[in-house]
Amino acid sequence: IIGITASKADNFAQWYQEVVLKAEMVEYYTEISGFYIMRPATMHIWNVIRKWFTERIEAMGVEEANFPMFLSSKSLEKEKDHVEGFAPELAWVTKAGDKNLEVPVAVRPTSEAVMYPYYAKWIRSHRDLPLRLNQWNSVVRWEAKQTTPFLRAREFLWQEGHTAHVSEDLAGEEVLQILELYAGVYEQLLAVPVVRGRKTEKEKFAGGYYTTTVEGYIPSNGRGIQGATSHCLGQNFSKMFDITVEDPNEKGKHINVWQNSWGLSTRVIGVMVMIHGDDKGLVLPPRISKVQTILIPVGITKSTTAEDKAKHSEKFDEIKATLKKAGVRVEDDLREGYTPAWKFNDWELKGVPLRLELGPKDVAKEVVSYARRDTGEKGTIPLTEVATKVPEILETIQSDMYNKAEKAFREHRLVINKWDDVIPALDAKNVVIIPFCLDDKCEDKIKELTTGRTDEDPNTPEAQKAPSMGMKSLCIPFEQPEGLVKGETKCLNPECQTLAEKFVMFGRSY
Ligand SMILES: O=C1CCCN[C@@H]1CCCn1cnc2cc(F)c(F)cc2c1=O
Ligand SMILES: [Mg+2]
Repeated sequence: IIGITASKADNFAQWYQEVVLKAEMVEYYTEISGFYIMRPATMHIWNVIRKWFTERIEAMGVEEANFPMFLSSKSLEKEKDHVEGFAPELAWVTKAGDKNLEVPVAVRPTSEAVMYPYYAKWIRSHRDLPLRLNQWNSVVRWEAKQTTPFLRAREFLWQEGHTAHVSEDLAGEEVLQILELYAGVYEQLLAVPVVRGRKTEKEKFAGGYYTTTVEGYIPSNGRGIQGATSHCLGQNFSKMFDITVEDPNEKGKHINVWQNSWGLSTRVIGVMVMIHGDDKGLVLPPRISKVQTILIPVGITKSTTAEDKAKHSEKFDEIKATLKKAGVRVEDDLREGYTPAWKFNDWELKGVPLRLELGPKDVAKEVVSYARRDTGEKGTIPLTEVATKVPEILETIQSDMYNKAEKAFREHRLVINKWDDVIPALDAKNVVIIPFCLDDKCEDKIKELTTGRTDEDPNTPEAQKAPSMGMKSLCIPFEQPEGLVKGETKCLNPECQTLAEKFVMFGRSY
């Protein structure tokens, strides 16, 4: 069996690539770098997320739309001040057939500029509000940085919600509702804990008013990762695109609508793989796993009597039927010519949460043997209890996986009140929560002050020592630790004389 050769602890990047490839989640699109083929195992997870999220936003009154994937430079022009920073990522179509296009068109990296001219057309009166549209599509951003499956790709699947409201309060309420759904995708489906918070001015979406975010943590390297973002755009875009309604309280007066935009992408799958996977491969949370339970016959040899074989296959089929009826996504592996051990490895590589083994001995004892993928725990289940015990074990696996990841994040989220403790904390794979003044320049300085060498191994030749990246602000956690005294506590940056405004979570990050 060609299992995973890289060890997660020793070579995380290599391990990750091997796992997503060998678990048949992605294939590299070798024709053009930075693009990946997403295979059924991935699309099943994405579709579970899509169903879960769609049910909930539909209940909020969000409707689905589908806009063209190309942007005219004219409409891009309208948002030029914040797009210029993104210009290097824009992909352009300049030709059709052998003819040059009069006006080149850009492939959407996000759809504000595609959608908002039509929001301006459709939104006339406050009775047209709230307008709430979401689209599931893919976007293209020609990333300059190193790409990697799910986490940073030049094309990725996401949903992008775009809403318009008559007031800041109504917009603000929805921003947080959506953020809580994003947290739910991570915590309820992917068994991944996230910290909810607001981005600093430096890290927010430049075209927006404020950005709220769910932030993840990768124990293997102690880095933070942005999970999904829900922005209040304020009136910035409605001023750029002239989206106004008559003021319901003042005849003849017009007000620019208040907008939000929110997105969650297939990055969530990469985060799940990185957190839960191990050296045998994927470890999938049962709620999103295509196969929740794999049923494998064992112990059938040439000397097994015909009678035992018959009894065995009767019980085998019974278990499968019982589980299907109980709503468990169960498959059997009857492949000829492969040993049970080979099959165990294969399904472990693919991350199937629960394995059931049935042999003639089990049949005689009227039990089925099980093995949990997350903990390796083994045991037996009386055949009469399969319909209740298996779903129970699957739910236990789901919550144990979440609790394990939550503990790891909680224990590596350190409130730090002494600057000298920061770098050692980062080197010990923590993210830090520090009193911070919230000033952009100070944030730049903090990144600089924390970029340096980490003496992983004194024997590494000087030239090869990886300079550890500096820490970035991840978010201003909604849940603020105690101990910041307004007007007294100072910003932790030793070169900053300003008072601290908030505790802010910083870390090395993706
Ligand atoms: O992040 C979201 C959620 C879904 C809707 N959009 C917002 C803001 C997207 C921010 N963003 C992010 N990346 C971009 C890349 C580009 F090449 C470009 F031209 C523009 C952007 C850009 O505006
Ligand atoms: Mg980007």
